[in-house]
Amino acid sequence: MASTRAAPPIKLNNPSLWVTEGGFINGKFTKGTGTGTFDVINPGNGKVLGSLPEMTVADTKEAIQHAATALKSWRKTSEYERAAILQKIFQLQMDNAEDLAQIITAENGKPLADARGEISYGGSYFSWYAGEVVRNYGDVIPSLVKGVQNTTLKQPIGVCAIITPWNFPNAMVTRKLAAALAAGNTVVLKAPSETPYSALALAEILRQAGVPEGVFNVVLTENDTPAIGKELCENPTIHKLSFTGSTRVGKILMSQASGTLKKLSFELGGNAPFIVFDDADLDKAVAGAVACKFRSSGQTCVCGNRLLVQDGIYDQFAKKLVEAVKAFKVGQGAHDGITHGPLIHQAAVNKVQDHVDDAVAKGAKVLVGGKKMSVDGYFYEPTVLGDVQECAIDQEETFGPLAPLYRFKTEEEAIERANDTEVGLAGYFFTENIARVHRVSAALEVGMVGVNTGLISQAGVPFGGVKESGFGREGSKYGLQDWQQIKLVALGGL
Ligand SMILES: NC(=O)c1ccc[n+]([C@@H]2O[C@H](COP(=O)([O-])OP(=O)(O)OC[C@H]3O[C@@H](n4cnc5c(N)ncnc54)[C@H](O)[C@@H]3O)[C@@H](O)[C@H]2O)c1
Ligand SMILES: O=CCCC(=O)O
Repeated sequence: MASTRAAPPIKLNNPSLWVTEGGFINGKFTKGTGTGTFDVINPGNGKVLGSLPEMTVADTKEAIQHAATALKSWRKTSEYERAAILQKIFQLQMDNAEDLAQIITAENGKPLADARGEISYGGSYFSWYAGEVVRNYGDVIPSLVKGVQNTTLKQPIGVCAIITPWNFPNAMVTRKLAAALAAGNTVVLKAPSETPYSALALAEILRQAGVPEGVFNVVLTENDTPAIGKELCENPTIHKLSFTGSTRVGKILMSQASGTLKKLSFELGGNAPFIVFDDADLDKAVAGAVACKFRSSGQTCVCGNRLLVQDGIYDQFAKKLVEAVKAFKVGQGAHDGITHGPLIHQAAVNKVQDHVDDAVAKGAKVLVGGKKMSVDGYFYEPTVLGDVQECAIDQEETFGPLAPLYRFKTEEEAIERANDTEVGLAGYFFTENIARVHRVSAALEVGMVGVNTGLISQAGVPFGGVKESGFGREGSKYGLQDWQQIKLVALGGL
C-alpha cells in the first residue's frame, strides 16, 4: 500500500500511517481528479510538512456514491459484527498510538503529551461504542388498540457527511465516526486542510481493521472547501451532516442543507464562563483554570474564555494563576518538556493580539504575557489580563492562550454575566458550597457544566451545546441515538 509514497518527514515506527497519495475513496487512497496541491504547515516552525492533492466536487460525488453502495451491506451487519470491528480499530489505534501522536504534533503543534492524550481519548470512542451498540435495546410500547403490538426499530440514517476542525485532528473525527459506524451508517469525511494527515492515518487504521470498502471515505481540499461543503449539504444521497467548527460556518451549512432537509448535528463555537467564587478551594480553582483555559494553548471549544472571579478571592487567584502561567514551557510540541505549543496559524496569533489590545485599551492590565513571540512558528505568550472591563472577549471566543480576569461581587451578577452571550457550550465554576453547586449548575445556559474541575470530556458523557453552540449530542448513549432513525412497527391483527 505504501510502496510509491514519499518517506514521512517525521520518524514513525509504522510509515504506512503517513499517507501521501491523497484522499480515501472506496477503500483506496487516491489523488482524485483535481489539479494542484495544498501545503500542510507545521505550526511549530512554520515550515511545510508536506503537500496533498486538491480534490474536487466530482471526487466528493464519487465518494458519496461508493458510500451509498457500501451502505447496502454495512447496514445489514449485526451489532456484534460492527462492535468487533470497532474494537479492532480501537486496538490498532492504541497499538499505533505513538505514531498517531507524532502525526498530530507535527501538523497541529500541540505538545506530544497532549497528542498522546488525544489518541487515548479519540480511541476511547471506538471501544465505548463497541460496548454500547450491543446494548442498544428497543421498545415494546403499550397499545391503546386491542390486537396491536407496538415496537420500535433503531435503524441507521444512511450515508452521512462529517466535517471536522483541526484542533483535535483525531478525536473530533472519532467522536462522530465511532457512533456513526456503530449505528450502521456509511461516511464521507471532509478533513480539515490544516490537519489532513491525521485523518488519512485514521483511514489507514480503518483499512487495516477490515472496514469494508466505501464505508469510510475521506475527501481533501483547501481551495474548494466551500464547494465541497455545499455538495455535502445539497447532495440528496446524504441524509445527515455532522459538523464541528465555528458558528459562522455552521450557519452557512444549515442554510445549504435546508433544501434536502438533512438531519443535522452541530458542535459549534463556545464562550465558556469560568467562575471562581469566594468559597472556592483556591488551589483547585487555579489548577482547573490552567487545565481548562490553557489546554491546547487555548484552542479547544470548551476552554474557559471569560474568567469571572469574586472580589474576596480575586487577588489571591490572580497571583497564583500568574505564577502557574510563568512556569509553562512554551515551544515546539515535539521537543522534550514542552507544556504548551503554538497556535495553528498566523491569523490565530493576530486574533489573540487583537483581543489583548482591545481589552487593554478599555482598561485591562497585562499581568503576564501580552505579546507575540518572536520565534519561528505561530506562538503567543500565555497571557493573563487583570481587571478586564467590557470588551470584545465578552462576545468573541479568543481560541488562544489568553485568560482575562473579570471581577464580580454577587452570585446573581456572575450568572447574569456568564449567560450574557449568544453561545452556550460549556461553563465551569468553583465553590465548596453544596447548595450553590446545584443552583449555579441549573442556572448556567450551557450544554455542559464542570464543577470544581476544568476538564469534562469523556466518551461516556453527552458532549454538546445550547443556543448558538449548536444541537445534537456526541459521545454517550445520546450520541448513538443521534445517528439512528426510530421506526415504529405497529403489528395488528394479533
Ligand atoms: N463544539 C465543539 O465540539 C467544537 C469542537 C472544536 C472546535 N469547535 C469550534 O471550531 C472553531 C475553530 O475551528 P475552525 O476555525 O477551523 O472552524 P471552521 O468553522 O472555520 O472550520 C471547521 C471545518 O469546517 C470547514 N469549513 C470552513 N468553511 C466551510 C464551508 N463554507 N463549507 C464547508 N466546510 C467549511 C473547515 O475546512 C474545517 O474542516 C471554533 O469556533 C471552535 O469553538 C467546536
Ligand atoms: O474542541 C473541542 C473538543 C474538546 C473536547 O472534546 O474536550
